[in-house]
Amino acid sequence: MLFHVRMDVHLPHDLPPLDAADILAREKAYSQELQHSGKWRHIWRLAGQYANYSIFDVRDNEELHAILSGLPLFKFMDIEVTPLLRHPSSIRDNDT
Ligand SMILES: O=C(O)CC1=CCC(=O)O1
Repeated sequence: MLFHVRMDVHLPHDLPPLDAADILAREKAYSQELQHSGKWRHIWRLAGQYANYSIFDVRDNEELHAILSGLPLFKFMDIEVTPLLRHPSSIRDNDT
């Protein structure tokens, strides 16, 4: 199943810089491992915002929830999830 996910990051201003660096490094490693696995298909930065649009390709809602709640930045994020399905007019075969 494909999901469009918007993540808005709100790091607390009083987070010590070393803690912030550690959590961001863990977030990057977690995300890149999932990208290599094919479950996190795309990630884009939203210009001018500390936010991203991502596409996940996972088995079901439960797997998506497990992945998102495992994000090191999870407690500092607002996350919006939209399930996707193939559009009947799509000319692409790999939209599922
Ligand atoms: O910077 C972000 O948008 C938050 C994030 C998610 C995965 C990652 O590496 O950073």
